[in-house]
Amino acid sequence: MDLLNQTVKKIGKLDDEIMEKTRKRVDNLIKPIGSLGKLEDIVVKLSGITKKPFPKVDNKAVIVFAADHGVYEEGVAAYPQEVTVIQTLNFVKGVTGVCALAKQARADVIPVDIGIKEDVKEEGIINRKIKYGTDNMAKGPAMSREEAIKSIEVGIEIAEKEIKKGRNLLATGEMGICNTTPSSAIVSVIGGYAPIEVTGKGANYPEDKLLHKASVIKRAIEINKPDPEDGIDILSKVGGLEIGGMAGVMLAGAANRVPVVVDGFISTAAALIAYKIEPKVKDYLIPSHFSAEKGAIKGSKLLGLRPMLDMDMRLGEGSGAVLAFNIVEAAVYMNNEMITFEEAGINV
Ligand SMILES: Cc1cc2ncn([C@H]3O[C@H](COP(=O)(O)O)[C@@H](O)[C@H]3O)c2cc1C
Ligand SMILES: O=C(O)c1cccnc1
Repeated sequence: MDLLNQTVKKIGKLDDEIMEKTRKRVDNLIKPIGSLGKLEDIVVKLSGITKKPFPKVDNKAVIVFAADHGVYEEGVAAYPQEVTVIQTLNFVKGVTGVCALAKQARADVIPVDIGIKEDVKEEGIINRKIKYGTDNMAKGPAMSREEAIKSIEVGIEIAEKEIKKGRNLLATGEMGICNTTPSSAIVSVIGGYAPIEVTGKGANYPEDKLLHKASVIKRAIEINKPDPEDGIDILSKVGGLEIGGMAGVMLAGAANRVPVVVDGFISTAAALIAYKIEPKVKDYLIPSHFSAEKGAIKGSKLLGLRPMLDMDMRLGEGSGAVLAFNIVEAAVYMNNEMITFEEAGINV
């Protein structure tokens, strides 16, 4: 708890003064004001986060947390649970969706076992297993409050290690068969939505069984009664270990003034947990894409952040976040490479 408390305490406000200066310069770049749209907003935000007029994003990594879920036994996922471990091993081989897109974006993929249900001994996978998967949230809490805090602290520790190594742009990713179920539960609790309104097909769960998936989520919420105002309570009762890890990365990014790109639906659920713990964290987050998962738009609205890409993506793993790295980097190039009207000798 000490690490979490210290981290939360360190989270400050964006630097308004530098943001104003950056906005002024961006407005004066040789283009009609506002014509580079969201690229302009991104670089202004980056300057407020980093306190630098010319922020850099040349050292990028996506931290991918893998964990299993006890609620799998309720029949809420289409794919076998073994895919979690197989895919985590594939992160090391560099052959998954996020790996391919990270290669293109010149970013590193950092896989972390935070709760896979079996032992995974493989060089390249950071072993920070808290337990062998969560407990079945439809029968009781997914984990204890202590374990929930630990999962966030694992995320903080790993992010801080990367930041110390010089990372200046982080992203969150995850792998955990069945994790759209706890993610929908989180959005339902925080937004006050009926589970069916925010329950989608995840990794191709059959449409005609969605009522069952939503009813399991409903039962989990009724049994556990998570407090909608207490992020740690929600995480422990209806969350997941990888969701806690990702929330930790976001809090650590904010505490150390490093931007964090938030991937799709599951990362957004983690962002909501971080936001409930410390609302200021939101200013340090850059959402990547509108996930096609039902509930994703509601989740983003609750967070109050609008993703930049609309690509019909619904993979998770951090795939959309590393794709968005390219756009964030483009915003930095705009800021670095363009001249102002003044520098061009034009008076307007
Ligand atoms: C091969 C494969 C690769 C994946 N990579 C990410 N996910 C995504 O799907 C899972 C969530 O969907 P659900 O809740 O329906 O199980 C998570 O592991 C998420 O990262 C995958 C799923 C599969 C099957
Ligand atoms: O957007 C996501 O994160 C997502 C959506 C469906 C399945 N897995 C992940």
